[in-house]
Amino acid sequence: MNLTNAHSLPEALYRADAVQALDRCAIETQGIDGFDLMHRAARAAFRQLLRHWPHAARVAVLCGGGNNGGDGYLVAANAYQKGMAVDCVAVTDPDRLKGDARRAFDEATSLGVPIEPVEAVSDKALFDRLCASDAIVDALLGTGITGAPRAPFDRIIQRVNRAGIGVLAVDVPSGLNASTGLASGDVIHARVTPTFIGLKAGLMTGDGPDCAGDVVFDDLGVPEATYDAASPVARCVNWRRASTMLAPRRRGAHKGECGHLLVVAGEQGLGGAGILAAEAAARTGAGLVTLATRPEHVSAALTRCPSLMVRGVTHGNDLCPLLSGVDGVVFGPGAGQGPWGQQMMQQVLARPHPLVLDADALNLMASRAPARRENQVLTPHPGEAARLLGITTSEIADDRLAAADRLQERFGGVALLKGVGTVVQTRAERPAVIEGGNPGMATGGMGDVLSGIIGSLLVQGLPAFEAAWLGASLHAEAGDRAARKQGQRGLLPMDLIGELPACLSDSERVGAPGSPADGEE
Ligand SMILES: NC(=O)C1=CN([C@@H]2O[C@H](COP(=O)(O)OP(=O)(O)OC[C@H]3O[C@@H](n4cnc5c(N)ncnc54)[C@H](OP(=O)(O)O)[C@@H]3O)[C@@H](O)[C@H]2O)[C@@H](O)CC1
Ligand SMILES: Nc1ncnc2c1ncn2[C@@H]1O[C@H](COP(=O)(O)OP(=O)(O)O)[C@@H](O)[C@H]1O
Ligand SMILES: [K+]
Repeated sequence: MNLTNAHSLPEALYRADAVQALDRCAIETQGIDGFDLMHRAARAAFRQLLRHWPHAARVAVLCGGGNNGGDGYLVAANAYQKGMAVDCVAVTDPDRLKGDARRAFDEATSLGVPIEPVEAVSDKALFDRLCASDAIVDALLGTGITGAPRAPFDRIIQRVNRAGIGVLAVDVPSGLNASTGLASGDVIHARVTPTFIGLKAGLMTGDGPDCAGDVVFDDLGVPEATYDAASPVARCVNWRRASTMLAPRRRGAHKGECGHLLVVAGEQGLGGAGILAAEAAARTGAGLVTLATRPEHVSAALTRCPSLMVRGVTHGNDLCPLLSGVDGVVFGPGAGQGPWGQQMMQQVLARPHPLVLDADALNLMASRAPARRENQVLTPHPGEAARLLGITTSEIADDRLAAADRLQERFGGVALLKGVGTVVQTRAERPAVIEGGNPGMATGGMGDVLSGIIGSLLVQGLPAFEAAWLGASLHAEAGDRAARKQGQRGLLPMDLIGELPACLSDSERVGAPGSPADGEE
């Protein structure tokens, strides 16, 4: 996703069936003519075409057989009337079009837009035309897709992606499940996706951000009351929204009231994990951070970050005195699944502290079926989530929101499913989907930093759910700032930690909780 556009999106995320209910409400209850709505969608898409390709003289428009295709015919009409050369291809036989989609086809035809049925164009001719275009408009499949694209859609999507020409996807990149963000077959990779009426959850998680490019939202001017017709499935959050929730510190604050976090991490050979989590926690503002790690890692930790208190622990019993007097515990990064990790786990779970459980803590839990616990945040990546639920990673990807819900249901507390569009789930509130982050963060140690950040916010007094989604937003923002400075590929967890103080200073500038979020555009 284009980071410069990231803050203009609304907070409410919908599944496809909910957006369909909003569409129906706009038409049937709010009295907006369906064809007028389609015209509005086409104009909104065409505006983005002009914005992203201001010099476009030739466009290819590919239209499917539903209302997404209908939008496409009207985009083609807009382009044609603007004097562009238009190659419009009907991928579904126009005789099979119904309702507004048929009216859109008829209108485009009557205006003189050249429309060819796909069977009349050889594969090579289609490919050549795509390659000769300045931009391609994908109006093949929208929210009405079921399963993976069937022939000939699959083949056409492959051709579009291979052409290497910028694509504007109308409403949803074709092939993407708008509810879940799963691309179960061929899927369009767009440069921009103007999306209408409700922001689809699938654009923000899983394969969505990769396929959609720059997401631009347009409510098509439907009345506010339209939104009573369906509930959002989740909230889209980012650091700009989250930072307003952090209360500024009292002028007379002292370290004793800013929370004491214990990080239990770093089995033999994995000492860096604990150091990263502990330093991230300190940089996120915990008053005191103690790192309990294998004795051989103590001097490295102190050299790296002398503000930490670092204790070498060999047996579970060594942890007991450290556990009394702290306000929360992060357990798991680099803890291993051997006797050291097992003994530490036993001690940590026996106490009532608020917990962040990550990495090996989750692997140990997967084999032990622990009791549910409410004051904990579990932070699995999809592989760990699959082990915790006894299913496959691809079953997690099928529906990330549903997977986070299952994790929360099974283990209690807060479940945070990592990956693009991190999902944070608790029982009583709408889940959060985190906007931001970048592929430079796909490197060892980034998750350790996240667990330290969340632990730090927990001991500073935030409830578990807030600590989790604020922490994940802060993590993504710090990763994006670091990437803007030095690029993505060479990013290291230390770079992200280095950005935390500047990110946090946003909340100091913004001021007290409840101050207006986002300064929404
Ligand atoms: N008035 C409104 O409501 C507004 C709606 N708007 C627009 O409508 C869009 C939703 O339109 P929609 O509901 O008609 O569904 P759509 O995405 O076109 O797909 C249905 C078509 O796809 C086909 N198809 C399905 N799966 C397939 C597969 N796997 N592989 C291949 N084909 C497959 C399916 O064929 P069938 O299965 O029926 O044979 C049918 O032909 C929405 O995204 C937005 O763009 C805007 O204009 C605003 C106003
Ligand atoms: N492509 C990406 N886009 C956004 N966030 C990412 C991406 N890749 C990784 N991340 C984030 O980086 C972190 C990686 O965590 P994890 O896989 O547990 O790493 P490790 O175990 O090595 O510390 C997660 O918070 C994840 O959401
Ligand atoms: K589309």
